[in-house]
Amino acid sequence: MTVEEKYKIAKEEYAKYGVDTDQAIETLKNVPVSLHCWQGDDVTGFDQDGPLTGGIQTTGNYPGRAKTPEQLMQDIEKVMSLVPGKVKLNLHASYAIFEDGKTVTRDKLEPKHFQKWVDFAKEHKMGIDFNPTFFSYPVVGADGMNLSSTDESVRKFWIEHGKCCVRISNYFAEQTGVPTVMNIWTGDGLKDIPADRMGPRMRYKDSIDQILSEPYDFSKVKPTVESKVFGIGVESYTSGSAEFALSYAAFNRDKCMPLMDNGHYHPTEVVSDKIPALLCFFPEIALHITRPVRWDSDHVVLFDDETKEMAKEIVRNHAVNRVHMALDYFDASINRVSAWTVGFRSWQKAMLNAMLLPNDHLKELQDAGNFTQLMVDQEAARILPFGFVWDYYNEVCGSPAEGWFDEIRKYEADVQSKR
Ligand SMILES: C[C@H](O)[C@H](O)[C@@H](O)C(=O)CO
Ligand SMILES: [Mn+2]
Repeated sequence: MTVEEKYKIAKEEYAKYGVDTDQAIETLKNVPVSLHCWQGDDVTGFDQDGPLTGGIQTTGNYPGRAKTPEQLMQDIEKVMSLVPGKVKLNLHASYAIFEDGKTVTRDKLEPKHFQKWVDFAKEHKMGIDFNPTFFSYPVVGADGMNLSSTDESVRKFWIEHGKCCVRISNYFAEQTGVPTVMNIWTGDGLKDIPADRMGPRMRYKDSIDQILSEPYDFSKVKPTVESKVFGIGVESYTSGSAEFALSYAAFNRDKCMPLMDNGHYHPTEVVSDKIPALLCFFPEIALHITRPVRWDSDHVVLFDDETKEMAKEIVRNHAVNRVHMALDYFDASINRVSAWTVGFRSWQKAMLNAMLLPNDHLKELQDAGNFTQLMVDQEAARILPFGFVWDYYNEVCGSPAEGWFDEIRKYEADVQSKR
């Protein structure tokens, strides 16, 4: 049977539940998902040679890491050729490209240092999201912090960095014609029991206030504040805790929004439950989509239960245009292009799966208190012929339904292994 013939069967099956598969495909192929540049080079960036700091760590030593902007762009292009859906590029400030060795410090970054990325994005007709890089850099206070530091010269440096990033985000939005989400995350925190929990948070709050005092149009530049419960080396305390980040966003709704990274919470907390809670209050929210495993917040996204559940909350609450979706994981123990591809495809699967569920029918059962049938129908929906629609969706998007891993093997042999 051809992909089309299988799709026809699936379409009829889904129609019995009132689900329009054509409509789902048409919607999903236009939903932008941010592809994070940092999976390709283990979050190294191009503006410093030091170790990865800020409480995050990449483990593994798989050969073929991208070492130059050209290699990173080549790898991103490879991923884009293997995934369905609409890609948006997600850059960290540490990926600035300095021409002719003319380097500048992070507090002096300008749009011109990202011109090659803008050209790359325009060539591929995609928008750009951006992140100031408040980690992996030698400007740190004696307290180990940056935006929360007691050292005013350190804090000033990083506030200036944040302001540069607002200007650069503005340039991205202007150049691409697509709004830029600019995410603020710092790894500031403490390894052991704090003597002062509020001081660093007050300084962090003031730092964000100062960064966001840089002029921008909130419909074009969308700052977000990302929380984190702990990091490696900052196990006891983080300045940007969940309550801090959420409160900041809630009290500054006219100029920023919250960003939830589903790897940044206690292991029994689920972001799928937090999405609808925040949608009750915020016009727009942002996500970092990842897969937490014990202490690590950054395993490759899979088509697993919580990933499906998060997508369901976005789709069944009609919030596809209110939730900015970005991937955030990094694995150096396997082929990096494959890691990128698997994660992107997994989120596409989760979104397609959510769009193919009889959401209105299931909601009606819940509202009517018909929990017995709700369980029965939810279980029936799990085994609808999703794979046939997924294959057809890939065909519609011009991406391979199968055989894409052979492409990666070839790319590894021809390109990555020669680096
Ligand atoms: C590169 C980081 O993962 C990213 O900026 C941040 O979002 C994070 O999740 C840190 O754990
Ligand atoms: Mn994140």
